[in-house]
Order: sequence, then structure tokens, then C-alpha cells
Amino acid sequence: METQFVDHPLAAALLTTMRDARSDNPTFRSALRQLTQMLIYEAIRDAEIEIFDVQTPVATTRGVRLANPPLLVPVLRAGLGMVEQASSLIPQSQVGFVGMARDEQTHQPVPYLESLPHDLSGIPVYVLDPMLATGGSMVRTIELLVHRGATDITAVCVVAAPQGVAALENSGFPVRLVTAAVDEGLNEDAFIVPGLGDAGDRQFGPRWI
Ligand SMILES: O=P(O)(O)OC[C@H]1O[C@H](OP(=O)(O)OP(=O)(O)O)[C@H](O)[C@@H]1O
Ligand SMILES: O=c1cc[nH]c(=O)[nH]1
Ligand SMILES: [Mg+2]
Repeated sequence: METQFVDHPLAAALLTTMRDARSDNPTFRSALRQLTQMLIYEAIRDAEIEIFDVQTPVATTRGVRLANPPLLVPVLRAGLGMVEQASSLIPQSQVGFVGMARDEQTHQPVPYLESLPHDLSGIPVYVLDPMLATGGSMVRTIELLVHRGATDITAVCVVAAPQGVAALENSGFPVRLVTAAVDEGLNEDAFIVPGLGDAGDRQFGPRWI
């Protein structure tokens, strides 16, 4: 599986703000929004383009647009903090939603929302979720997408654990990963170490289900 690191001093500084336990909810959300811009910018670098003529005030020249605008899929809740920036960078994109809550005892993902187009064949899909820990939530989300015909899937994350990267690799699904960091591992609660804590809680407060 292809893994692309966004290795840039500005991305590292934003990730540091997100890791810092002293960052409050608005500070965390703002750093996530800005970092998402960098992740998406890199993730879309090799996207297919279409050439067309554009008329400047002076002459006709070569214009460029995305040949195949993607579907963005934030994984609720934490991925919600990434979707606004991603869709403003790619205004032609559409958005689908998946809701997934990890059971705190078993660490297994529990899907609670699936709002996606029926047919995803031929559509590049960008799954937005800041955390790839055990990988269970991402693999489950990708299963839903593949079931609808998706064959070109990019997982866009902020922090990944090696276990999550391995789970994506071993899934055999057509996915590549774009991330700002791969951390040391997981603790006994399956939290990423050093990580940044619970990315949903750090944006929105405690989860109620
Ligand atoms: O790789 P995994 O071990 O599956 O863990 C990662 C998942 O955990 C977090 O969501 P969480 O279940 O905490 O829900 P939330 O976004 O509502 O807080 C995170 O946003 C991922 O979806
Ligand atoms: O470290 C982790 C692991 C799962 N979910 C999170 O939000 N953080
Ligand atoms: Mg959470």
C-alpha cells in the first residue's frame, strides 16, 4: 500500500498544536482545519486533470481542472472537522457521511450512519478521519465504500499507528494512505501513543453514545 507523508515544518507545527494537551477545543479545531488543507493539497497532487481553453483578458491559454472530482467522506464525529476545508479546496467535490463509534471496551467500530451515493464506481473517494489507531474504523468504512463499487480510495489521516497502517495493508482493499505522522504504537486502551488523545472529544467534547 502506498503511504504518503506530509512532511513540512508548517504541518509539523500544526500537529504539535493538536498534540498539546493544553490546546482547548477551538484551538484544536483550528489547527485541524489548517492541517487538513495541507493533507488534501498533497493527497490530490497526482489527480487526473483535464485541459481546456481559457480566455484571459489578453489571450487564450491552457486551463486546467480536475477530470474526476472526488467524493469526500468524513467519518463522524472526528472527520467532520476536516470536511469544510477539504470541500473548499475542491469545490467540485461531493460529500457523503459515515458515522462510526468505537466501542470503548472491545475497541471494535460500531457503524451508526451511512449516507453515501449508491454507485461509487469510477469516483475517487477521500475518507477523512484524523485518527487511524487499530484501523478497525477505517477498514469498516472502506468496506462500505467497496460494497458500493469504489475502487480508488484515499484515507486522509493526521496521525496513524503502525497497527492501523498494517490493518489497511492487510485488508487487500484498493486504498492508499496520506498522513502527517505514524506514531509509536497503541496503549492498553487502543489509543495512539503519543497521539493527541480522542480527536472527537478534543473538537466537540465527550461523546454521548
Ligand atoms: O482505528 P480505530 O481503532 O478504529 O480508531 C480510530 C477511530 O476512533 C475515533 O473515533 P471514535 O470512535 O472515538 O468516535 P468519535 O469520532 O465520535 O469520537 C477516530 O476518529 C476513528 O474513527
Ligand atoms: O488515539 C486515538 C485512538 C482512537 N481514537 C482517537 O480519537 N484517538
Ligand atoms: Mg472519539
